[in-house]
Amino acid sequence: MSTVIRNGTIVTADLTYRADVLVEGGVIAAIGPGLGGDEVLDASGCYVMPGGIDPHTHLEMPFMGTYSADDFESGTRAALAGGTTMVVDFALPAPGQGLLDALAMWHNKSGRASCDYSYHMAVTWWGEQVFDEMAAVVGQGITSFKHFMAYKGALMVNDDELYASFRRCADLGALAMVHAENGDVVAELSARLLAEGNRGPEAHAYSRPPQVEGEATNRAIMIADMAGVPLYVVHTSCEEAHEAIRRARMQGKRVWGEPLIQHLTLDEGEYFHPDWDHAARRVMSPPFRGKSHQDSLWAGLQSGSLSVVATDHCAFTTEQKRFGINDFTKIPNGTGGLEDRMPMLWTHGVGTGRLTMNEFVAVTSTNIAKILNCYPKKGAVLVGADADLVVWDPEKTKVISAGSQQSEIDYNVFEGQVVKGLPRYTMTRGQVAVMDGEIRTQEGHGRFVAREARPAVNRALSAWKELTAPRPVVRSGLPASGV
Ligand SMILES: NC(=O)NCCC(=O)O
Ligand SMILES: [Zn+2]
Ligand SMILES: [Zn+2]
Repeated sequence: MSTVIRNGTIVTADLTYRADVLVEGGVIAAIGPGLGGDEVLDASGCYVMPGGIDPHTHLEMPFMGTYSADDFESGTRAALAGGTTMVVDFALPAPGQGLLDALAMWHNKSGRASCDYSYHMAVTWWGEQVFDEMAAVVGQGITSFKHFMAYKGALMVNDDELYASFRRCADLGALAMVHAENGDVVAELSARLLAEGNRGPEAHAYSRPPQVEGEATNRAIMIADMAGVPLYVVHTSCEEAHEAIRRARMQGKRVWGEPLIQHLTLDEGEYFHPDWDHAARRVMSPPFRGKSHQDSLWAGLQSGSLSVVATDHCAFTTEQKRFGINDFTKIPNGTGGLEDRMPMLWTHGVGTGRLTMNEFVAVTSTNIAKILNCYPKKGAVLVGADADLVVWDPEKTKVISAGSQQSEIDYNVFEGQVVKGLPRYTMTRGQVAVMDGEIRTQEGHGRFVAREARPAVNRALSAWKELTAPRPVVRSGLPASGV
């Protein structure tokens, strides 16, 4: 059975043109004028774009004594409803647990996914087993390793572990990733705030000022540079971190920054809300920031110093948030956004003139497909690419509301926001999962996307490291060791 998307305008990261798209066997079979197929989807007045890729989700994640509330079923349903056709989740070994063991657990959970998915592997502790199993993980198509520089006493790794793991990533041709906050300072500030009687959700923001993120981002960049590995900085939320990334990129370092849709559109004022639940529901790390930081993030997307917009979807119910009613450090960290990322970014980005449509496609899909080495299978409207497509209606509007969302949680941090620009159809490998507002997702349709190690950036960095490696000076009359 074939499907043709007719009368639309194709928008990719670099082109805008009118053409029909023929889909057969889950892939794009033809692009051109006047195409026919068994089923016709009318895209009049719409843009046909690569489906979104959210490279940062935590579905059914064990964290802070509980599990995030959206699993691979509800999470990918929410993704598809909002035009996202691939998610990349984090396989998270408990400290001391093997990577392969954690991977098996994640494969078990993701069997329920309605759209395609991949994983990053988290390095939450260091030892011979982790070193060895990193190679096996890469062999199974997971070529990105995430390190938490925060969450002291739980997921955090220290600088010696960071450097060792980054070196291993470099040797394996993998991507190093960091959650960049100085976990030691956050722990000190948190203890002091509690001692001084600052126990509410606003203290979460006080405990994680922009400096802790700026410092850690710069440190990770320098360690990655010494290790010779490309670096991806997740949830870049402030100018201090952006500045470190911007400077590194201008110096030729291979570093990418990922702002979240939450940080782009919501600010720290949320934590001062008189309703405890309202404020706690927005507790995440890093916290929401002030307007000047938001301006910096938008400027980064416009200028190319920031590359990808994600969600860090890690949704907890109000009941779960109340674990921290008397102690902000016990509020599970995380917010939702999978369903809202694309409409919110379109509304606040393309709708305001901050982003072009092509830049929108770049930062929601194509850039990350390239960074994660799954382009053009994903992130492209090209013959042979997976038919992961969104037919985007720029005139369609809605008011975001928890009452009508796909996520399992009982609130939405964007509640009441009016968005203009929504999917008319979302297609996942040829299956129409959203049909003009009707959700037709198929649990289990999603497939794991394996990725190859050693993309071009890693090869280039390795070549440079080899060329500039320290070599002993050979002195006449002395052995080569120089002694
Ligand atoms: N971001 C957050 O607060 N929760 C999810 C885990 C993480 O990414 O740090
Ligand atoms: Zn994080
Ligand atoms: Zn995260």
